[in-house]
Amino acid sequence: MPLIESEAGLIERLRDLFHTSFENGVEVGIGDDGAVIAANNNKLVATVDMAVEEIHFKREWSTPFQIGAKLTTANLADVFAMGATPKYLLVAAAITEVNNSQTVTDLANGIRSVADKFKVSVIGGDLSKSEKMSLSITALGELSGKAITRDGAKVGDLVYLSALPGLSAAGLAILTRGLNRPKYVVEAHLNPKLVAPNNLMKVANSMCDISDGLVSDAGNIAKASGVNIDLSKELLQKSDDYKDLAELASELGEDVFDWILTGGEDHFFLATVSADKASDDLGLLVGKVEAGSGVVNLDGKAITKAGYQHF
Ligand SMILES: Nc1ncnc2c1ncn2[C@@H]1O[C@H](COP(=O)(O)OP(=O)(O)O)[C@@H](O)[C@H]1O
Ligand SMILES: Cc1ncc(C[n+]2csc(CCOP(=O)(O)OP(=O)(O)O)c2C)c(N)n1
Ligand SMILES: [Mg+2]
Repeated sequence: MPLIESEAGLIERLRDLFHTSFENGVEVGIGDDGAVIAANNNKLVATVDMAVEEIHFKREWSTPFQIGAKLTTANLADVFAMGATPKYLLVAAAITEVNNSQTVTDLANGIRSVADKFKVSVIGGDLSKSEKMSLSITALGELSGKAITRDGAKVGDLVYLSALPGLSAAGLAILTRGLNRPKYVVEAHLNPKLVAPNNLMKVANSMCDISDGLVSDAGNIAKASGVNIDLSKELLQKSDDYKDLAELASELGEDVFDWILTGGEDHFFLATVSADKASDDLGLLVGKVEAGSGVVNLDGKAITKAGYQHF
């Protein structure tokens, strides 16, 4: 593989790397001015996410493979959070010229490592040279039923999480200290695993993925639905992951509830579900929906901590 390749060469490479055997209704894929996909009667969900060097990742911590995989995870999580099935991706990448063919190859393989699991096809994108790396992925997904929006939470609903958040924030705290263990939290930060919320999607009245932190994302549902969400410390502590995370936080002199409540990027799912649909198969029961005006409480008291904010 050449160290530096022309734009046309890179696109040819991407065409090969993203060539997939999935049927998926792609009539024109990579290589023309636009992609053509066969429409059917389903509604489409569209979402875009970007990852910018130094803001979302550091090159010394993450390989291009991991950067591609993580953004794909974030992006597909948004499609699942709407109750849809992801189908197509458009990938825009800005990279430096250094080793550009290797970088593009690794990014593409990282994207495919997640996309392939969900039978999602990359149908196009864009390339640019840049001083710092940035990546933007647009996902299109199909809705077979009704979209699960943030405004559907009802007073009396139970609040479920697909898993305990905070692992990614713990990993970031470890990396920031120049450490690389425990491995499971570093992995959670650099290479989060996406699990489709199949059971929650069937019953949720409202749902979102946790990208900016539990309080912030629960707050989005609470505000959109015109309710309060009351989280329970005791229920959050019941999760299998809690004990190890709490030990790690105390070793580092951090508050484990800072990680759980405000750490972002786990891409787990938060959903509210009618009480008559309660089931252990839905994940962790962590709270309930109460009458109110958009506040997130912990054991009845307002949480003052905020989640991740770009500005
Ligand atoms: N630059 C933008 N232009 C238009 N819409 C935007 C822009 N940035 C964010 N949005 C919209 O604002 C809403 C919330 O965005 P965001 O907080 O990034 O959601 P998420 O955490 O799901 O990625 C979404 O509907 C998103 O499409
Ligand atoms: C170098 C570095 N510093 C800080 C973070 C933490 N961080 C960056 S963005 C973010 C929140 C999620 O990103 P955003 O672009 O807001 O995702 P979205 O809500 O749009 O899905 C977090 C927790 C990181 N991942 N890497
Ligand atoms: Mg966003």
